[in-house]
Amino acid sequence: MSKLRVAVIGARGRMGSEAVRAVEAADDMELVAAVGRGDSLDALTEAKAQVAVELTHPDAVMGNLAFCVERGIHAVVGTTGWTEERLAELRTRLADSPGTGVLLAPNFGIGAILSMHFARQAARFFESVEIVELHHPNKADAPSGTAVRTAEVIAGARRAAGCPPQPDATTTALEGARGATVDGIPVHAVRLRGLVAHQEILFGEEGEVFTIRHDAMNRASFMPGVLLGIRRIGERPGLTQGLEHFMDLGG
Ligand SMILES: NC(=O)C1=CN([C@@H]2O[C@H](COP(=O)(O)OP(=O)(O)OC[C@H]3O[C@@H](n4cnc5c(N)ncnc54)[C@H](OP(=O)(O)O)[C@@H]3O)[C@@H](O)[C@H]2O)C=CC1
Ligand SMILES: O=C(O)C1=N[C@H](C(=O)O)C[C@H](O)C1
Repeated sequence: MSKLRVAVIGARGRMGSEAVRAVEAADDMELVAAVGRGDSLDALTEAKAQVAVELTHPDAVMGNLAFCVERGIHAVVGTTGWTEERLAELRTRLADSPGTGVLLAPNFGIGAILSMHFARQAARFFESVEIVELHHPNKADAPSGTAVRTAEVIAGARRAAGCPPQPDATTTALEGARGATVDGIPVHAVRLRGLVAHQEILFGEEGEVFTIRHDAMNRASFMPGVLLGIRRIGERPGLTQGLEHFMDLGG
């Protein structure tokens, strides 16, 4: 069987360099291009890349995806910092290139995806919920893409179950003291030297607190998810949000 021809964009970064190693080590893939800031994306077309892995910066990702989608190169995207406006632009671009698939995965970590899955299940049983995400201080965006997605998942489950807004009697607060609000859920972002990527989802009810915590101790932990996305994205044209669509999580 022929190998999948894979390119990595952002290849010299923390995640990109890890992705280069993972693709090189995969028996069913060939790394045909590895580009960084200042390099021409034409390397992807010249090398006939079938799938591009995008791991750059919120300001760069849309331009890189526009290039790939226009040329029918599927993309597996780890870059975060997405807004509704950017998503709408990406959907428009994909509509002009039917057959091309883009996976936006705010987190490639299997445990992180399971955290969100379990949080969806827990959401309706607790009166209160808050999210604390903790990352290295070189991270460009806050809150993390994972925290935003987690808040959306929890808020959706609470709406579907008819849960009322959560209690919060705060009337006086220093700006930022209650974090950012994502879909009604408070999200707090910590940036601390020594950390990689961590998240706690705190559920509270009278007399009990239930915490779901995920810790990524290194970036190699994201690579099984990156490789899964590369293997599967060609089967799924259009926009896919979340690696869970390629995993059988059951109920
Ligand atoms: N989905 C997931 O599981 C994960 C997602 N991420 C996300 O991945 C992204 C990258 O994170 P990380 O690797 O830590 O960041 P880094 O800053 O280490 O890497 C980003 C790389 O992209 C390069 N770059 C910037 N602009 C361009 C461009 N226009 N074209 C090509 N390369 C470019 C940077 O170059 P230069 O250094 O010159 O600026 C840098 O080498 C972030 O958005 C982060 O949130 C991170 C971890 C896991
Ligand atoms: O920048 C990072 O490091 C990470 N970014 C992703 C995010 O914003 O959720 C995934 C993971 O948390 C690591």
